[in-house]
Amino acid sequence: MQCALHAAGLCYSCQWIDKPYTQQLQDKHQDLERLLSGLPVETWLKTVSSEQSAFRNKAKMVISGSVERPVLGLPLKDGVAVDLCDCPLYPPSMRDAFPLLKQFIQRAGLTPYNVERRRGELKFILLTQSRLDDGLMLRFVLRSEVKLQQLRDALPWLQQLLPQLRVISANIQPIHMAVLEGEQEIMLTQQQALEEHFNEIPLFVRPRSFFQTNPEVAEKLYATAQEWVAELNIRNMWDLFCGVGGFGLHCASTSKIRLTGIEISAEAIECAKRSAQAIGLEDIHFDALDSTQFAESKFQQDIPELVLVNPPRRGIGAELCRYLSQMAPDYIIYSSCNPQTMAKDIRQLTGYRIIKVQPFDMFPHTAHYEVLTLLQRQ
Ligand SMILES: C[S@@+](CC[C@H](N)C(=O)[O-])C[C@H]1O[C@@H](n2cnc3c(N)ncnc32)[C@H](O)[C@@H]1O
Ligand code: SF4
Repeated sequence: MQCALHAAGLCYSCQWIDKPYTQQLQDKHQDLERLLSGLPVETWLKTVSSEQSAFRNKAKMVISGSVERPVLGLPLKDGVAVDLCDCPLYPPSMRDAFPLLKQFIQRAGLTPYNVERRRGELKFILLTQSRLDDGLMLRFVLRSEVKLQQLRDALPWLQQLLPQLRVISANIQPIHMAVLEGEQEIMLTQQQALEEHFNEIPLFVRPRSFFQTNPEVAEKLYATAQEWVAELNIRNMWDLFCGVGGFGLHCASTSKIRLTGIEISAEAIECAKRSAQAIGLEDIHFDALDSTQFAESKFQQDIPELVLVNPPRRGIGAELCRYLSQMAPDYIIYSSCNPQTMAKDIRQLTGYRIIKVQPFDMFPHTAHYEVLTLLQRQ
């Protein structure tokens, strides 16, 4: 893929952009073979490829420059601001929105936050797009509420020019640098969740809930898990780290399964419950809890036949591995965006063998990828 910003030496986020795409896929496969070396794998499935451009549904833009000439892009480096509005990873419909967002910043007088001087208000803009109807969720990360009224007053202008804006919010992040988002989210529209459909399953995304960033590949990932689970002929499963419920809802919509979904974010759990209701699923329980604590509380009672886990990059960790090994469900499905921690966890899941494994190229032009692995109790 060609990227003018990379060619000009302005953005190096895609480390593998100069590598032919087929080579990228081969390298990811080899990396996974290396990570799982010594563990017998019954079946290796071919890597699911991605579109090479316009595949991302989410933009995280750092705001720099001035209120008259805002820049949406990378953090300032040596005083230089790099604008990513023409990044080819975003679909044209998202790229069309960026110039209007710049005009909005000018109209609303949202001074970009200057990290060095610790002055200004607007830190980030986060834009998420649904493929359902090109609907958009827009979040402004502000240092404080000082400019909130100005932002509210200027919003009707933006909503008129971008009628596909469904959800708008302001996140207040008073801490200098540190994490991207703060604790306080102020909704600026009545609609609080963006609706997306994967394989005809309705999913809802709220400002602070995790959502997959490559919808085409994520749709294939969920469909594959759905197929694998249907073949297992099981009656009950847990979906741990379930987010807005993508995996569990897919599995329960085609197989008659009693599903328990566990996720730390209460907002994401609200979304998952809404989807279950929209599909008309009944034997489904979603709860906002820590996955390890949940597994611990259920220890030796109500053991499901399948536990599906899809943790953050840190993996499920030694403690949950220990509980799962002791609980010994018939099957474990591990979906991971960090194969290194997945391989480490699998080595700690004693008494299981790998039935099949499949990489999904969720993050083209980088060394990252997603993996789906089915384990069976020996
Ligand atoms: C990689 S995301 C996967 C989400 C979901 N399975 C999906 O397909 O979109 C990991 C999820 O784990 C959640 N999480 C993080 N720590 C957790 C914990 N200790 N217990 C339960 N969920 C947690 C995050 O909020 C996030 O939604
Ligand atoms: S993130 Fe976008 S702008 Fe940066 S290298 Fe990748 S494709 Fe180019």
